[in-house]
Amino acid sequence: MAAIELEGLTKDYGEVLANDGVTFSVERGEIFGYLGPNGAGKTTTIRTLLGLLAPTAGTARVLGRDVTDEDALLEAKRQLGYLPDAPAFDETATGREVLELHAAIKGDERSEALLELFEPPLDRPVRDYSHGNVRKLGLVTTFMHDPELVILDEPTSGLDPLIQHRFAEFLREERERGVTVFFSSHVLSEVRRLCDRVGIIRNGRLVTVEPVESLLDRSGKVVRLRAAASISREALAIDGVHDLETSVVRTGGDSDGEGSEITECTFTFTGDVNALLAHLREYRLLDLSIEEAPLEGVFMRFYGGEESTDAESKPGLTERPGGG
Ligand SMILES: Nc1ncnc2c1ncn2[C@@H]1O[C@H](COP(=O)(O)OP(=O)(O)OP(=O)(O)O)[C@@H](O)[C@H]1O
Repeated sequence: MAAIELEGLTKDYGEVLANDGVTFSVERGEIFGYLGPNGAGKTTTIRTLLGLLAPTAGTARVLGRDVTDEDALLEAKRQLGYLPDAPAFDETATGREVLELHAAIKGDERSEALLELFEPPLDRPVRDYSHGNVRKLGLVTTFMHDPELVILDEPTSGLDPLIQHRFAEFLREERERGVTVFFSSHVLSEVRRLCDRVGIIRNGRLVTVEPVESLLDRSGKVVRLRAAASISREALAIDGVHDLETSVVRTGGDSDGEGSEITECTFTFTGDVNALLAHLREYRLLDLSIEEAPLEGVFMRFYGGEESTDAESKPGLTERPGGG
């Protein structure tokens, strides 16, 4: 049994179809990133999983329980930790009082270790907390009862780099213990660092679910080269070359135009690197670097271009034709 199962999940707000036939599963013990820009529909899915919104159509199951069955969902929630995008703690209570309340409701096996890790202030009223401190307190309340599954809405927003780092380490350790983590994000570096798989949502529709590794494979390499020759764009427009930028600079020489020419180019390459190297052998290279492309490139292939809402016309990570 998967930890989360969505089948055709649809939420129609009238003016906006916030989730449109969303189908995927999150397996037990994995860290699953739910990625999309503002307004894509992430929070809508999450609030449905928590039983806070009723789906217009489709089904959602959390730890095997149908989220529209209140009793069953209550049962599941004993094993669930949830960090909302804006935790609504009692503003007049201190952090310590908030934790005592949560402990009384759902248990408190782990708060001591969590307090050491995330260090939220405890003796001030929550209304005096910064955004980051509210989230630190939220992380403690999310994990304090040792849940099997955690659902986190943009968990690292507002956290300073030290706490983000601790959080990342902590999530990996949780996964080792068999905990399932589902979190939404629009921070690609975080998804890349933490997730086993990622689901990408656009305009309410899921456009892909795949391992982070395969997303990275598709994102290809960034190639930068300098060659002691004038190379035309056409000569470099081989299979797998995208976003080609070239410039030819003339060095030395006199006013008659004598001197040498150097071509500098940058492109993303999604083909066979050996074939590329064989192709480049005919030029005298002064410099060559091949680095892993940032995940942003893949993301832009989903979100760049026209504002289509038709998922069929954007079936997934289609490669652009060679030649940039
Ligand atoms: N209660 C509501 N009534 C009407 N429309 C809503 C409601 N809640 C959300 N929406 C709309 O549904 C769409 C999806 O919103 P949602 O909050 O799920 O997106 P999100 O991916 O979580 O965005 P963000 O990253 O900004 O939090 C948006 O167009 C939003 O304006």
